[in-house]
Amino acid sequence: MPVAITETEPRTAPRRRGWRERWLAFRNGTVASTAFQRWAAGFPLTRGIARRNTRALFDLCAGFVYAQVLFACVRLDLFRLLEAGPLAPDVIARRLDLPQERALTLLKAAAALDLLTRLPDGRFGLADLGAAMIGNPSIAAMVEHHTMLYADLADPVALLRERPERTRLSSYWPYAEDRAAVAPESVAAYSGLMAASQAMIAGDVLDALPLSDRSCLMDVGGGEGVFLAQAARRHPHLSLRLLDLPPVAERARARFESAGLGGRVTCHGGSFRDDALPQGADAVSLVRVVHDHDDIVIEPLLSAVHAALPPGGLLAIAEPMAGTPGAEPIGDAYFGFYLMAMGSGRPRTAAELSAMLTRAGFVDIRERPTRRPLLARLITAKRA
Ligand SMILES: C[S@@+](CC[C@H](N)C(=O)[O-])C[C@H]1O[C@@H](n2cnc3c(N)ncnc32)[C@H](O)[C@@H]1O
Repeated sequence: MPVAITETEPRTAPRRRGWRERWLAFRNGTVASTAFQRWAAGFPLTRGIARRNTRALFDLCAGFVYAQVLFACVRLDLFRLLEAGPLAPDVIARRLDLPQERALTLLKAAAALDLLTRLPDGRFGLADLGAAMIGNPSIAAMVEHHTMLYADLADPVALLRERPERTRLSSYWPYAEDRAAVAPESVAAYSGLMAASQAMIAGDVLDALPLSDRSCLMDVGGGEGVFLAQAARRHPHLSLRLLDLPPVAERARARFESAGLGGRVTCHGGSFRDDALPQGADAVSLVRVVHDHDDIVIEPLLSAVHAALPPGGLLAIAEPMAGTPGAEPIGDAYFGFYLMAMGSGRPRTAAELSAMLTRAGFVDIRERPTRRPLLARLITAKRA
Protein backbone atom coordinates (compact mmCIF):
# COMPACT_ATOMS: atom_id res chain seq x y z
CA MET A 1 0.00 0.00 0.00
CA PRO A 2 1.40 3.44 -0.90
CA VAL A 3 2.32 5.54 2.10
CA ALA A 4 2.52 9.29 2.62
CA ILE A 5 6.03 10.73 2.76
CA THR A 6 6.75 12.81 5.83
CA GLU A 7 9.72 14.96 6.72
CA THR A 8 11.60 13.29 9.57
CA GLU A 9 14.60 15.58 9.94
CA PRO A 10 14.26 18.65 12.17
CA ARG A 11 14.09 21.82 10.08
CA THR A 12 15.37 24.29 12.63
CA ALA A 13 17.73 23.98 15.58
CA PRO A 14 16.22 24.87 18.98
CA ARG A 15 17.38 28.30 20.25
CA ARG A 16 17.97 27.30 23.89
CA ARG A 17 19.50 24.08 25.10
CA GLY A 18 16.41 21.97 25.78
CA TRP A 19 16.19 19.08 28.27
CA ARG A 20 17.21 16.65 25.55
CA GLU A 21 20.46 18.47 24.79
CA ARG A 22 21.27 18.89 28.49
CA TRP A 23 20.63 15.19 29.08
CA LEU A 24 22.86 14.29 26.08
CA ALA A 25 25.67 16.52 27.39
CA PHE A 26 25.43 14.91 30.82
CA ARG A 27 25.23 11.37 29.39
CA ASN A 28 28.13 11.86 26.96
CA GLY A 29 30.29 13.35 29.71
CA THR A 30 29.56 10.32 31.89
CA VAL A 31 30.06 7.70 29.15
CA ALA A 32 33.35 9.33 28.11
CA SER A 33 34.82 8.87 31.58
CA THR A 34 37.16 5.87 31.90
CA ALA A 35 36.11 5.30 35.50
CA PHE A 36 32.43 5.10 34.46
CA GLN A 37 33.27 2.70 31.62
CA ARG A 38 35.05 0.34 34.05
CA TRP A 39 32.17 0.53 36.50
CA ALA A 40 29.49 0.01 33.80
CA ALA A 41 31.32 -3.03 32.41
CA GLY A 42 31.11 -4.71 35.82
CA PHE A 43 27.72 -3.57 37.18
CA PRO A 44 25.07 -6.23 36.42
CA LEU A 45 22.42 -3.78 35.12
CA THR A 46 24.75 -1.95 32.71
CA ARG A 47 27.12 -4.82 31.80
CA GLY A 48 25.06 -5.89 28.77
CA ILE A 49 24.88 -2.35 27.35
CA ALA A 50 28.59 -1.76 27.99
CA ARG A 51 29.53 -4.96 26.17
CA ARG A 52 27.26 -4.15 23.22
CA ASN A 53 28.77 -0.67 22.94
CA THR A 54 32.32 -1.99 23.20
CA ARG A 55 31.57 -4.51 20.49
CA ALA A 56 29.88 -1.90 18.26
CA LEU A 57 32.86 0.43 18.58
CA PHE A 58 35.30 -2.42 17.92
CA ASP A 59 33.35 -3.43 14.80
CA LEU A 60 33.53 0.14 13.54
CA CYS A 61 37.30 0.17 14.07
CA ALA A 62 37.70 -3.24 12.43
CA GLY A 63 35.31 -2.78 9.49
CA PHE A 64 38.11 -2.58 6.95
CA VAL A 65 39.65 -5.83 8.18
CA TYR A 66 36.32 -7.64 7.93
CA ALA A 67 35.88 -6.30 4.40
CA GLN A 68 39.34 -7.54 3.46
CA VAL A 69 38.57 -11.03 4.78
CA LEU A 70 35.58 -11.05 2.44
CA PHE A 71 37.72 -9.68 -0.36
CA ALA A 72 40.25 -12.52 0.08
CA CYS A 73 37.41 -15.10 -0.02
CA VAL A 74 36.07 -13.56 -3.23
CA ARG A 75 39.47 -13.22 -4.91
CA LEU A 76 40.30 -16.83 -4.07
CA ASP A 77 36.83 -17.99 -5.15
CA LEU A 78 36.47 -19.77 -1.82
CA PHE A 79 32.67 -19.80 -1.76
CA ARG A 80 32.44 -21.51 -5.11
CA LEU A 81 35.05 -24.04 -3.98
CA LEU A 82 32.79 -24.97 -1.07
CA GLU A 83 29.58 -24.91 -3.08
CA ALA A 84 29.59 -28.69 -3.53
CA GLY A 85 30.06 -29.29 0.21
CA PRO A 86 32.41 -28.85 3.17
CA LEU A 87 36.14 -29.57 2.78
CA ALA A 88 39.01 -30.17 5.18
CA PRO A 89 41.37 -27.22 5.77
CA ASP A 90 44.37 -28.99 4.19
CA VAL A 91 42.36 -29.72 1.03
CA ILE A 92 41.22 -26.10 0.87
CA ALA A 93 44.79 -24.88 1.41
CA ARG A 94 46.02 -27.00 -1.50
CA ARG A 95 43.20 -25.88 -3.79
CA LEU A 96 43.78 -22.21 -2.94
CA ASP A 97 47.55 -22.59 -3.15
CA LEU A 98 48.03 -21.17 0.36
CA PRO A 99 50.29 -22.30 3.20
CA GLN A 100 48.18 -24.42 5.55
CA GLU A 101 48.33 -22.17 8.60
CA ARG A 102 47.46 -19.10 6.50
CA ALA A 103 44.52 -20.92 4.95
CA LEU A 104 43.33 -21.78 8.45
CA THR A 105 43.61 -18.12 9.47
CA LEU A 106 41.37 -17.17 6.57
CA LEU A 107 38.90 -20.00 7.21
CA LYS A 108 38.57 -19.17 10.90
CA ALA A 109 38.15 -15.48 10.11
CA ALA A 110 35.47 -16.23 7.52
CA ALA A 111 33.70 -18.52 10.01
CA ALA A 112 33.81 -15.81 12.68
CA LEU A 113 32.13 -13.47 10.20
CA ASP A 114 29.34 -16.00 9.45
CA LEU A 115 30.53 -16.51 5.89
CA LEU A 116 31.58 -20.10 6.63
CA THR A 117 30.74 -22.64 9.26
CA ARG A 118 33.15 -25.05 10.94
CA LEU A 119 31.83 -28.58 11.37
CA PRO A 120 32.65 -30.70 14.44
CA ASP A 121 35.05 -32.82 12.31
CA GLY A 122 37.09 -29.70 11.44
CA ARG A 123 35.88 -29.27 7.87
CA PHE A 124 34.62 -25.88 6.68
CA GLY A 125 31.44 -25.32 4.68
CA LEU A 126 29.31 -22.40 3.59
CA ALA A 127 27.28 -20.54 6.21
CA ASP A 128 24.26 -18.39 5.29
CA LEU A 129 26.24 -15.35 4.20
CA GLY A 130 28.73 -17.36 2.12
CA ALA A 131 25.89 -19.26 0.46
CA ALA A 132 24.12 -15.96 -0.29
CA MET A 133 27.27 -14.79 -2.10
CA ILE A 134 26.93 -17.74 -4.50
CA GLY A 135 23.39 -16.76 -5.42
CA ASN A 136 24.31 -13.09 -5.92
CA PRO A 137 27.48 -12.84 -8.05
CA SER A 138 26.96 -9.08 -8.24
CA ILE A 139 27.98 -8.82 -4.57
CA ALA A 140 31.35 -10.38 -5.42
CA ALA A 141 31.68 -7.88 -8.27
CA MET A 142 31.01 -5.03 -5.81
CA VAL A 143 33.57 -6.44 -3.38
CA GLU A 144 36.21 -6.39 -6.15
CA HIS A 145 35.05 -2.92 -7.19
CA HIS A 146 35.59 -1.64 -3.65
CA THR A 147 39.37 -1.70 -4.11
CA MET A 148 38.88 1.59 -5.97
CA LEU A 149 36.63 3.05 -3.30
CA TYR A 150 39.08 2.14 -0.54
CA ALA A 151 41.97 3.67 -2.50
CA ASP A 152 39.99 6.92 -2.77
CA LEU A 153 39.09 6.78 0.93
CA ALA A 154 42.67 6.22 2.08
CA ASP A 155 42.70 9.82 3.33
CA PRO A 156 39.06 10.61 4.09
CA VAL A 157 39.88 13.96 5.69
CA ALA A 158 41.60 15.16 2.51
CA LEU A 159 38.56 14.02 0.55
CA LEU A 160 36.29 15.94 2.91
CA ARG A 161 38.40 19.11 2.67
CA GLU A 162 39.14 19.27 -1.04
CA ARG A 163 37.24 18.11 -4.06
CA PRO A 164 40.02 16.36 -6.02
CA GLU A 165 39.92 16.80 -9.79
CA ARG A 166 40.06 13.11 -10.35
CA THR A 167 39.59 10.05 -8.16
CA ARG A 168 39.62 6.38 -9.04
CA LEU A 169 35.83 6.37 -8.87
CA SER A 170 35.35 9.51 -10.95
CA SER A 171 37.41 7.88 -13.70
CA TYR A 172 35.44 4.67 -13.36
CA TRP A 173 32.12 6.58 -13.70
CA PRO A 174 33.06 9.01 -16.48
CA TYR A 175 29.68 10.77 -16.42
CA ALA A 176 30.47 11.93 -12.89
CA GLU A 177 33.07 14.22 -14.47
CA ASP A 178 30.54 15.60 -16.96
CA ARG A 179 32.85 14.96 -19.89
CA ALA A 180 31.35 15.99 -23.21
CA ALA A 181 31.80 12.54 -24.74
CA VAL A 182 32.05 9.20 -22.99
CA ALA A 183 34.06 6.58 -24.88
CA PRO A 184 32.66 3.06 -25.38
CA GLU A 185 35.60 1.45 -23.56
CA SER A 186 35.01 3.62 -20.49
CA VAL A 187 31.39 2.47 -20.02
CA ALA A 188 31.91 -1.27 -20.35
CA ALA A 189 33.06 -1.89 -16.76
CA TYR A 190 30.42 0.17 -14.96
CA SER A 191 27.62 -0.91 -17.27
CA GLY A 192 28.44 -4.57 -16.63
CA LEU A 193 28.56 -3.98 -12.86
CA MET A 194 25.19 -2.21 -12.93
CA ALA A 195 23.60 -4.84 -15.16
CA ALA A 196 24.71 -7.59 -12.75
CA SER A 197 23.31 -5.86 -9.67
CA GLN A 198 20.15 -4.64 -11.41
CA ALA A 199 18.86 -8.19 -11.60
CA MET A 200 18.34 -8.11 -7.79
CA ILE A 201 16.57 -4.77 -7.83
CA ALA A 202 14.33 -4.88 -10.90
CA GLY A 203 12.03 -7.57 -9.49
CA ASP A 204 11.51 -5.68 -6.21
CA VAL A 205 10.77 -2.40 -7.99
CA LEU A 206 8.46 -3.93 -10.60
CA ASP A 207 6.52 -5.75 -7.87
CA ALA A 208 5.66 -2.36 -6.39
CA LEU A 209 5.28 -0.26 -9.55
CA PRO A 210 1.77 -0.04 -11.06
CA LEU A 211 2.20 -0.25 -14.86
CA SER A 212 -0.87 -2.15 -16.00
CA ASP A 213 -2.67 1.09 -16.99
CA ARG A 214 0.36 2.52 -18.85
CA SER A 215 1.16 2.12 -22.53
CA CYS A 216 4.79 3.24 -22.87
CA LEU A 217 7.57 3.15 -20.27
CA MET A 218 10.82 5.06 -20.80
CA ASP A 219 13.75 4.14 -18.55
CA VAL A 220 16.05 7.17 -18.34
CA GLY A 221 19.66 6.24 -17.51
CA GLY A 222 18.49 2.70 -18.18
CA GLY A 223 21.98 1.18 -18.48
CA GLU A 224 22.15 -2.07 -20.43
CA GLY A 225 18.39 -2.55 -20.16
CA VAL A 226 18.08 -5.22 -17.46
CA PHE A 227 15.23 -3.32 -15.77
CA LEU A 228 13.33 -2.85 -19.03
CA ALA A 229 13.86 -6.47 -20.05
CA GLN A 230 12.12 -7.59 -16.85
CA ALA A 231 9.38 -4.98 -17.37
CA ALA A 232 8.90 -6.32 -20.92
CA ARG A 233 8.33 -9.86 -19.62
CA ARG A 234 5.90 -8.78 -16.91
CA HIS A 235 3.90 -6.33 -19.01
CA PRO A 236 3.60 -7.68 -22.56
CA HIS A 237 1.31 -4.77 -23.52
CA LEU A 238 3.92 -2.07 -22.77
CA SER A 239 6.02 -0.45 -25.43
CA LEU A 240 9.46 0.41 -24.07
CA ARG A 241 12.15 3.04 -24.52
CA LEU A 242 15.56 3.40 -23.03
CA LEU A 243 17.67 6.53 -22.84
CA ASP A 244 21.33 6.43 -21.88
CA LEU A 245 24.65 7.81 -23.07
CA PRO A 246 25.28 6.68 -26.67
CA PRO A 247 27.79 3.87 -25.94
CA VAL A 248 25.60 2.49 -23.14
CA ALA A 249 22.45 2.68 -25.29
CA GLU A 250 24.39 0.74 -27.93
CA ARG A 251 25.18 -2.00 -25.41
CA ALA A 252 21.52 -2.09 -24.37
CA ARG A 253 20.43 -2.42 -28.00
CA ALA A 254 22.74 -5.43 -28.45
CA ARG A 255 21.45 -7.01 -25.23
CA PHE A 256 17.79 -6.58 -26.27
CA GLU A 257 18.54 -8.06 -29.69
CA SER A 258 20.16 -11.14 -28.21
CA ALA A 259 17.26 -11.55 -25.73
CA GLY A 260 14.76 -11.44 -28.60
CA LEU A 261 13.37 -8.11 -27.36
CA GLY A 262 14.80 -5.95 -30.14
CA GLY A 263 11.33 -5.33 -31.58
CA ARG A 264 9.86 -4.15 -28.26
CA VAL A 265 12.41 -1.59 -27.13
CA THR A 266 13.65 1.60 -28.76
CA CYS A 267 17.07 2.69 -27.50
CA HIS A 268 17.97 6.37 -27.59
CA GLY A 269 21.60 7.42 -27.26
CA GLY A 270 21.88 10.87 -25.70
CA SER A 271 22.50 12.85 -22.54
CA PHE A 272 19.73 14.01 -20.25
CA ARG A 273 22.01 16.92 -19.34
CA ASP A 274 22.27 18.28 -22.86
CA ASP A 275 19.54 16.77 -25.04
CA ALA A 276 15.75 17.00 -25.00
CA LEU A 277 14.06 13.89 -23.62
CA PRO A 278 12.27 11.73 -26.20
CA GLN A 279 8.48 12.32 -26.09
CA GLY A 280 5.66 9.80 -26.13
CA ALA A 281 6.05 7.77 -22.91
CA ASP A 282 3.28 7.92 -20.30
CA ALA A 283 5.59 6.47 -17.64
CA VAL A 284 9.23 7.31 -16.94
CA SER A 285 11.58 5.51 -14.57
CA LEU A 286 14.81 6.73 -13.00
CA VAL A 287 16.40 3.68 -11.40
CA ARG A 288 19.58 4.38 -9.39
CA VAL A 289 20.10 7.55 -11.41
CA VAL A 290 19.06 10.46 -9.18
CA HIS A 291 21.54 9.79 -6.33
CA ASP A 292 24.43 9.91 -8.83
CA HIS A 293 23.94 13.61 -9.55
CA ASP A 294 23.98 16.93 -7.76
CA ASP A 295 20.79 18.98 -7.42
CA ILE A 296 21.98 21.24 -10.23
CA VAL A 297 21.58 18.28 -12.62
CA ILE A 298 18.55 16.62 -11.05
CA GLU A 299 16.30 19.67 -10.68
CA PRO A 300 16.30 20.35 -14.46
CA LEU A 301 16.03 16.62 -15.20
CA LEU A 302 12.86 16.31 -13.11
CA SER A 303 11.41 19.36 -14.85
CA ALA A 304 12.30 17.86 -18.23
CA VAL A 305 10.61 14.56 -17.30
CA HIS A 306 7.54 16.52 -16.15
CA ALA A 307 7.43 18.35 -19.48
CA ALA A 308 7.92 15.13 -21.47
CA LEU A 309 5.00 13.33 -19.75
CA PRO A 310 1.35 13.77 -20.78
CA PRO A 311 -1.20 14.86 -18.12
CA GLY A 312 -1.56 11.97 -15.66
CA GLY A 313 1.86 10.62 -16.71
CA LEU A 314 3.77 8.66 -14.08
CA LEU A 315 7.35 9.13 -12.85
CA ALA A 316 9.06 6.45 -10.75
CA ILE A 317 12.28 7.06 -8.81
CA ALA A 318 13.85 3.90 -7.42
CA GLU A 319 17.12 3.83 -5.50
CA PRO A 320 18.58 3.31 -2.03
CA MET A 321 17.68 6.35 0.06
CA ALA A 322 19.16 8.12 3.04
CA GLY A 323 17.42 7.64 6.37
CA THR A 324 15.93 4.25 5.49
CA PRO A 325 14.82 2.77 8.83
CA GLY A 326 17.10 -0.11 9.75
CA ALA A 327 19.53 0.75 6.95
CA GLU A 328 20.77 4.19 8.05
CA PRO A 329 24.49 3.39 7.58
CA ILE A 330 23.85 2.25 4.00
CA GLY A 331 22.40 5.58 2.92
CA ASP A 332 24.28 8.19 4.87
CA ALA A 333 27.59 6.42 5.56
CA TYR A 334 28.15 4.07 2.60
CA PHE A 335 26.49 6.03 -0.22
CA GLY A 336 27.41 9.36 1.35
CA PHE A 337 31.11 8.55 1.18
CA TYR A 338 30.91 6.53 -2.03
CA LEU A 339 29.29 9.41 -3.93
CA MET A 340 31.65 11.91 -2.35
CA ALA A 341 34.59 9.83 -3.64
CA MET A 342 32.90 9.62 -7.03
CA GLY A 343 32.65 13.42 -7.01
CA SER A 344 28.98 13.64 -7.92
CA GLY A 345 25.59 13.17 -6.31
CA ARG A 346 24.40 12.45 -2.78
CA PRO A 347 21.99 10.05 -1.08
CA ARG A 348 18.65 11.79 -0.54
CA THR A 349 15.87 11.03 1.89
CA ALA A 350 12.40 10.20 0.59
CA ALA A 351 11.29 13.57 1.97
CA GLU A 352 14.02 15.43 0.04
CA LEU A 353 13.09 13.67 -3.19
CA SER A 354 9.46 14.38 -2.56
CA ALA A 355 10.20 18.10 -2.11
CA MET A 356 12.21 18.12 -5.36
CA LEU A 357 9.32 16.44 -7.18
CA THR A 358 6.88 19.02 -5.84
CA ARG A 359 9.15 21.85 -7.03
CA ALA A 360 9.26 20.23 -10.48
CA GLY A 361 5.44 20.37 -10.61
CA PHE A 362 4.56 16.74 -9.78
CA VAL A 363 1.51 15.78 -7.71
CA ASP A 364 0.24 12.61 -6.03
CA ILE A 365 3.74 11.85 -4.71
CA ARG A 366 3.84 8.62 -2.74
CA GLU A 367 6.21 5.99 -1.55
CA ARG A 368 5.43 2.43 -2.57
CA PRO A 369 6.96 -0.12 -0.21
CA THR A 370 9.49 -2.50 -1.78
CA ARG A 371 10.60 -5.93 -0.61
CA ARG A 372 14.17 -4.88 0.29
CA PRO A 373 14.14 -1.12 0.94
CA LEU A 374 17.83 -1.13 1.74
CA LEU A 375 18.52 -1.97 -1.93
CA ALA A 376 15.88 0.26 -3.47
CA ARG A 377 12.91 2.31 -2.30
CA LEU A 378 10.33 3.53 -4.76
CA ILE A 379 8.63 6.90 -5.05
CA THR A 380 6.03 7.60 -7.71
CA ALA A 381 4.58 10.93 -8.78
CA LYS A 382 2.21 12.14 -11.47
CA ARG A 383 1.95 15.06 -13.80
CA ALA A 384 -1.35 16.79 -12.98
C1 LIG B 1 24.16 3.96 -11.65
S1 LIG B 1 23.80 3.67 -13.32
C2 LIG B 1 22.20 2.92 -13.23
C3 LIG B 1 21.86 2.14 -14.45
C4 LIG B 1 20.50 1.42 -14.37
N1 LIG B 1 19.40 2.35 -14.27
C5 LIG B 1 20.53 0.48 -13.20
O1 LIG B 1 19.93 0.75 -12.15
O2 LIG B 1 21.19 -0.56 -13.33
C6 LIG B 1 23.45 5.27 -13.94
C7 LIG B 1 23.15 5.27 -15.43
O3 LIG B 1 22.87 6.61 -15.83
C8 LIG B 1 23.51 6.83 -17.06
N2 LIG B 1 23.78 8.26 -17.21
C9 LIG B 1 24.61 9.02 -16.48
N3 LIG B 1 24.63 10.28 -16.92
C10 LIG B 1 23.78 10.31 -17.97
C11 LIG B 1 23.36 11.32 -18.86
N4 LIG B 1 23.84 12.57 -18.75
N5 LIG B 1 22.46 11.02 -19.81
C12 LIG B 1 21.97 9.75 -19.94
N6 LIG B 1 22.33 8.74 -19.13
C13 LIG B 1 23.22 9.02 -18.15
C14 LIG B 1 24.79 6.03 -16.97
O4 LIG B 1 25.37 5.79 -18.23
C15 LIG B 1 24.30 4.79 -16.28
O5 LIG B 1 23.86 3.81 -17.18
